[in-house]
Amino acid sequence: MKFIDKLEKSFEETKSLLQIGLDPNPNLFPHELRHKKNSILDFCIGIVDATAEYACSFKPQIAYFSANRAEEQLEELCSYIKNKYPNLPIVLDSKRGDIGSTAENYAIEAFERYKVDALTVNPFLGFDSIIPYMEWKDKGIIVLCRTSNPSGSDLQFLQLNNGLLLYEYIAKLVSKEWNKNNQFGLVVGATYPKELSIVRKIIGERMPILIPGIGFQGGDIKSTVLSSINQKGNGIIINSSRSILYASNNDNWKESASFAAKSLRDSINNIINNKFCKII
Ligand SMILES: O=c1ccn([C@@H]2O[C@H](COP(=O)(O)O)[C@@H](O)[C@H]2O)c(=O)[nH]1
Repeated sequence: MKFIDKLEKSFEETKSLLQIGLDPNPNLFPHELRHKKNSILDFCIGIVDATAEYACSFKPQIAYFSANRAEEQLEELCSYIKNKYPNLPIVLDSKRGDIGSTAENYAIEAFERYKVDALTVNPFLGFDSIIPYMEWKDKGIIVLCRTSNPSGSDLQFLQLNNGLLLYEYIAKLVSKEWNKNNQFGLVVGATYPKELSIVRKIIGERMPILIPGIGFQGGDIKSTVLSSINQKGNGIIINSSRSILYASNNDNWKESASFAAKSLRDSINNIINNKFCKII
């Protein structure tokens, strides 16, 4: 099944637009897991099981695993999610971007080693750096467009000769030229609701937008949802990582993560229900 179909099925079945970000930082782990072998895997599995019922997707961020020499734990985690929650797409946040021959290996890493449904990529090297991911026709490719960090504006707000800002041009290029096989999505930060609505207008109804920046980065949930949602009341994947993962580091860490995920999922759905006067 293609990534876009799996994602839309997940929106329908889970009634959730919330993606749980898996950014395991051992320094913030609950005491029971500190200094234990495979604690990254145990922590992530604890979070996955505690939050899966409120999620439409999971997003492991690869740097947290490789920095801790825990790539094998990431492999096991992806396989665990795939087996236990086969309908929830996994997006590997790897932000890859390199020449084609290297990109081929990044694609093998994501789609053969970790067997994820989609990955994030950086468009800076242009189309030939993206082609190797497109060979995997069922997989999703989510392109950085307007990132959530303040310095994203340094480059993404540069005005081009055609009058567009760089992030607008990326949205246009990806949606109108690269997306022939419906494989693409875009990353736009919750910290920029005005840009979210501009991007939604450029890309049309179906292309998904992955939205980080809710929680620790201070993005506002209401303006995020209202500026980016499509006419069906979905089309967005709202990511939150630290606010859910580290809701508590006491004995109740799983219950706290579960509560934080449920609260965020409910807040998102309430905004959608008020807009459309229905349950999504
Ligand atoms: O523009 C971007 C692109 C990716 N991210 C990633 O999302 C999560 C956000 O974590 P929080 O703890 O919810 O702030 C993290 O993995 C980032 O690498 C982003 O924040 N902004």
